Amino acid sequence: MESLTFSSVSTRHFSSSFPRKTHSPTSFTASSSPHALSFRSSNSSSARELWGTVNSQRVITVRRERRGVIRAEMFGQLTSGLESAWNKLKGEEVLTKENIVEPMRDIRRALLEADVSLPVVRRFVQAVSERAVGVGVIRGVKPDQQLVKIVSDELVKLMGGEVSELTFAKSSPTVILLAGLQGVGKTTVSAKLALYLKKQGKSCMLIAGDVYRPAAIDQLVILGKQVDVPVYTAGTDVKPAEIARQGLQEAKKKNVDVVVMDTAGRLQIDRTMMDELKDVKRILNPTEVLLVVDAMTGQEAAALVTTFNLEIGITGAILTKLDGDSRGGAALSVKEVSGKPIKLVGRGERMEDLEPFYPDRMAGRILGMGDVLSFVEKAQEVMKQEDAEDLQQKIMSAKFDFNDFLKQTRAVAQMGSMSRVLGMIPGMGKVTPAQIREAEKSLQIMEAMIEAMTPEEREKPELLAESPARRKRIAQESGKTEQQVSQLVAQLFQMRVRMKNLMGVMQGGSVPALSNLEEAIKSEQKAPPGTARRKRRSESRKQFAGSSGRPNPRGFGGAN
Ligand SMILES: Nc1nc2c(ncn2[C@@H]2O[C@H](COP(=O)(O)OP(=O)(O)OP(=O)(O)O)[C@@H](O)[C@H]2O)c(=O)[nH]1
Repeated sequence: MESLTFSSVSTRHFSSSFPRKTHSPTSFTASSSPHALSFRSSNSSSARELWGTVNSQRVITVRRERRGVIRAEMFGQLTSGLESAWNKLKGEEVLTKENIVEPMRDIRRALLEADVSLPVVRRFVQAVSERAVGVGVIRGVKPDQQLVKIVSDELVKLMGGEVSELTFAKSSPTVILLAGLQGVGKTTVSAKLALYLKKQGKSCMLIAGDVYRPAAIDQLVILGKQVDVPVYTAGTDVKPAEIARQGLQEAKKKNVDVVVMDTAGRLQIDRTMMDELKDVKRILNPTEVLLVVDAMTGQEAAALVTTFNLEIGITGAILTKLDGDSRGGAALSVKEVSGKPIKLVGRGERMEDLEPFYPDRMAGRILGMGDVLSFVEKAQEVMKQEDAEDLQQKIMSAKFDFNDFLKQTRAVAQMGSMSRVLGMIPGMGKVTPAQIREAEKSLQIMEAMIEAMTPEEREKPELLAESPARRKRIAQESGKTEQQVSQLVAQLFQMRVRMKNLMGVMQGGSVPALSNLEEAIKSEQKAPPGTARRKRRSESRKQFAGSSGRPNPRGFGGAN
């Protein structure tokens, strides 16, 4: 038996007892990563304060903490290795060539420890570094969050980007040929796959082609019964290619949609095995040839996919035992090394434990930061840099008007329900659903009033400040009270002052960085009681006085 020379393929992970009557289940090792995410909660006054800021500037952030509820589900070691990279960026304002050196070193180390192949790691680190340095500042997003997003995008790319669906033949039956080394889970996968396809409404038939391990045929028959799918068997004395021919004939007779053929595994890749597989492939002319690989073999799985592809030509891989103690190397290397996608993954011993391989979900699981990712995406979507710059100009020149107010309000609506947005903001932990409903209601009220304004009034809130008649008309048209209209106008002026104060605290830079804003908010909160608020109030009055020519100590609720 001539062995193929492929040095990195070994079988040290497989049991060598043959035939194997029973299969020892892979021990499930739950991720013990201590790293988890939670949102910091703070007192409700700071929550309200922050909501005020969000209301006016849509400045949102998410803060990760090491204790909490959302736990990285798998690849715990990789997850925590990457986490140390983000931690190195705490306190930084922007990503620079200099400050990403250390985090990139951590990322490189984490990937190598996860058994990702070196060339893949090198390419990955280079791609992330280039993007990190070139990335602009997105308002409200911190450098560590930005790096998480970049790493996530690159991980998704590395794993093939899109989910790679199974291909079906134009005319039935679609034939799926399974191959792989011994003990990787082929027989189990055959039955799992039949169940998976059955759930998609396809009729299936299994062909038992593992003639070297008699127990494999029995095993497939039992599993076939379990998932209620017929199994074609021809014993162990018939050559696999002949079994394939007979089985296919039977499937055509039965008019089944999909035929799945299980084949024998070997302890190592050998010429006989490959030749036998080639024969089977020639007879079946399969739509899919899927190599079943064990996730625990790390980058060796990727090498194996490459070898099988070169030897017999495969269409993709099925990665099994992802529920086990795998470090992630296989999931991350297969596509990049072999060019062939992982189509399905096995995540347990039950028949239901087979699912499509979603690169984005996998990246999310590795990073364990679904919330940060969705936050950054939303922030990117909503807070376009140009808008932010435009807004800043307006704030600095105190020209923030009702159009901006409306635009900002609608931007929040675009981000999804307010409860979701609030959920992403640290300090919002204590906001009750009732408060959220209240906030949503008041936004609707504001919108109604702004919609009743003329374009001129929206651009020049001073017109409303000066004219009770205009406020009365808006109240009537929007179905609100005059007091509500007055409050809205007052709020806009207060907002101008408040925003200007906050912007003043920030040092340079065309787009405000969130950390500065947060500091500014905090320092406002820390100021001795009364000072900041008094100052704000007096500035607000000054502004208002400037616009109307006379201060109104009674505010807008008063009869004027
Ligand atoms: N935890 C876990 N165990 C799995 C998974 N897939 C298969 N197994 C187990 O792995 C062992 C080997 O599975 P088999 O299906 O017999 O492997 P095989 O590739 O057909 O083995 P050979 O016929 O010897 O080549 C069994 O105990 C399965 O229950 C999985 O996704 N997760």
